Amino acid sequence: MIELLLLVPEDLVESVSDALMDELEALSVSVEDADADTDAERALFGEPGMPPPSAGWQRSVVTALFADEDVATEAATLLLAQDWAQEKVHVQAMRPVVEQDWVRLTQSQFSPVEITPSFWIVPTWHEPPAAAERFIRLDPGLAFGTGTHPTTRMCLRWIANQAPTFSGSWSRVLDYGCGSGILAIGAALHGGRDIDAVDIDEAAVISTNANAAANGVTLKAALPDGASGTYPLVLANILATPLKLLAPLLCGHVAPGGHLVLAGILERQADELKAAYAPWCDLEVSDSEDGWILMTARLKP
Ligand SMILES: C[S@@+](CC[C@H](N)C(=O)[O-])C[C@H]1O[C@@H](n2cnc3c(N)ncnc32)[C@H](O)[C@@H]1O
Repeated sequence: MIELLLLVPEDLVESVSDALMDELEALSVSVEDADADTDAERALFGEPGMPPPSAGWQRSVVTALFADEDVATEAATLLLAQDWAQEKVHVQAMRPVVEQDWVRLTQSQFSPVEITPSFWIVPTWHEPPAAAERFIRLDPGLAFGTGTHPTTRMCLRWIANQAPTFSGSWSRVLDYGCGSGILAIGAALHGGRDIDAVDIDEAAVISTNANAAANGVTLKAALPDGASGTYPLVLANILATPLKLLAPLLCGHVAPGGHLVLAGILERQADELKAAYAPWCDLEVSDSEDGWILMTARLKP
């Protein structure tokens, strides 16, 4: 493909763009400030509540993409022959577009995520790191929970660190607000059994089932009424406000002596959460990362 770069004054940007797209066979057109990163650069946004100081840049670079050089040359010739464009629109460059593997480029932005030195989240296009004794295969997708958020990482770290002592008792696990199912899968990889993963979002339920299958993990994904009875381990990474509302429900699902693990809480929200859960348990801050905290409690046996 060939890109044609034109230098265009503010009042002609729309006409030039329209002509390129509608009549001159451009495949796409983009507009950038020709004076970007110079003293002449002009901001196009106004103060809050105020209109922008101008609708466009003083001079723009209009870049049009063409299938081949012949079409691009003809487009430039025809455009510059228009009386309204003559002397005002100038060709800045015409050059081939370097072929890029966009899928590979996007994928390269997502690397394996370390939870502990031996527990990792690994996209399908990466080999697991040599030190990974356990890993979750997960690609960025529609549902929240690819391991890139501190709240998810803290929950998984808690699971990995507590598993050597407690996973023998994780005979049932509830992941409430499962998103991609990442916490449920993490619990399964650390010895959790009979796992229910629930979410209000149907897409999360579908995603959890797919991710569990891809990781060779058995679990039951469902809408919230799929949670039933009590569990020695209840995980919920939602947000402070729903977590406060859900306090009676979540605590009702924790078995005597069981663990409650809550995330999605900011440091300044610790006291509100403690108060909301006080009728059932004593929540403590057990981890923090980037202003987010993990709060956990063990219910009385
Ligand atoms: C922050 S994401 C967490 C996803 C995943 N568990 C993780 O740790 O990365 C929160 C999830 O909770 C779900 N959610 C929000 N409110 C909920 C509620 N009241 N009941 C069940 N799920 C809820 C959302 O749809 C979303 O998938």
